[in-house]
Amino acid sequence: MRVHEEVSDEMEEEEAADAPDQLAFSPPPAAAAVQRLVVGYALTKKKVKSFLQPKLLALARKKGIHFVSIDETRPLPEQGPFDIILHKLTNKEWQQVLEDYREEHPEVTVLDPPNAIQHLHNRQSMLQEVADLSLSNVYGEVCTPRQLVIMKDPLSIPDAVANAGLTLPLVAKPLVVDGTSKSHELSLAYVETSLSMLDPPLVLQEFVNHGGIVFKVYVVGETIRVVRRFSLPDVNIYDLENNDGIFRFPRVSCATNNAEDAEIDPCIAELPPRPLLEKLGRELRRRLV
Ligand SMILES: Nc1ncnc2c1ncn2[C@@H]1O[C@H](COP(=O)(O)OP(=O)(O)OP(=O)(O)O)[C@@H](O)[C@H]1O
Ligand SMILES: O=P(O)(O)O[C@H]1[C@H](O)[C@@H](O)[C@H](OP(=O)(O)O)[C@@H](OP(=O)(O)O)[C@H]1O
Repeated sequence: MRVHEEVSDEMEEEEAADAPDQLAFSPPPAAAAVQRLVVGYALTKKKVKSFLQPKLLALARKKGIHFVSIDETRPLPEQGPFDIILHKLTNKEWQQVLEDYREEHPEVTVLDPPNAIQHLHNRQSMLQEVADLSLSNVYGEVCTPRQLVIMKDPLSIPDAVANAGLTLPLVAKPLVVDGTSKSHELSLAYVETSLSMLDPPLVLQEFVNHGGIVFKVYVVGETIRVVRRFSLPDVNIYDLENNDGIFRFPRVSCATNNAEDAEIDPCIAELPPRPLLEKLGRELRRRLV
């Protein structure tokens, strides 16, 4: 297993060609010249734009990988044959189509099987999944923030927070994760009176100071890649005494917030320990395949 310590968001094509193990679908070198791999994709327009960029398509073509758009309105078996199906659509009809297709075509790799990733479409079950990994105290302290789910009434939030004993400030995130911009929007609430301005269904999490830096860990098959991004800055006494209302943050740690080359305090900038990343990769694979 290789852990990439760095960290550009767009791999240079030449660099990528020199590192074939970074492409999860690369056929072995000996077969690359003859083997043709067909990847059917069912993605939103937004995702096609962000993911299927000319650079990736050109690199894939060189390696004999062909991306074919799947038309959701037509029967899937008519559109193959595929070697791999790549999808990120969350509607129930599509998920059923895909599960039926998997049963009929076990030889086709579906990334990701809808049943295996169901719990990732909801931030409550997503966090539970991480808590269940039981990584705490294995490689230093690994914790998940305390959180509370609010389904409906915003006016009930202050009492619910008090009853659960959550400490402000709180981060509010939409409960449902469906790929829309709204589902990535984060809010920060410093005072109890602002809580009823939030918009359920949502999860409320205690804000955890983390030095304004986050590590994103991408796992594809045997490959683990870590990137360092800027994040929400630590909350200090001044913020606590002076901030009220709701602060909204779209796409906090997105690709444009790359922190690779930033000068950062070494104890914050340090990568998570390699054994932890490997355990994380192994566990995620085991649970999501
Ligand atoms: N409880 C928390 N305390 C402090 N900061 C947090 C907390 N939860 C999230 N953040 C910050 O907000 C950012 C986005 O949060 P989160 O990863 O939950 O949203 P997301 O929309 O799922 O992100 P992505 O765009 O990676 O899918 C994180 O990178 C982290 O920096
Ligand atoms: O670019 P990184 O930092 O890897 O963050 C990604 C998120 O992890 C994905 O969840 C986003 O995809 P969805 O919006 O389909 O959830 C994805 O959205 P995008 O495909 O619109 O860029 C990114 O926000």
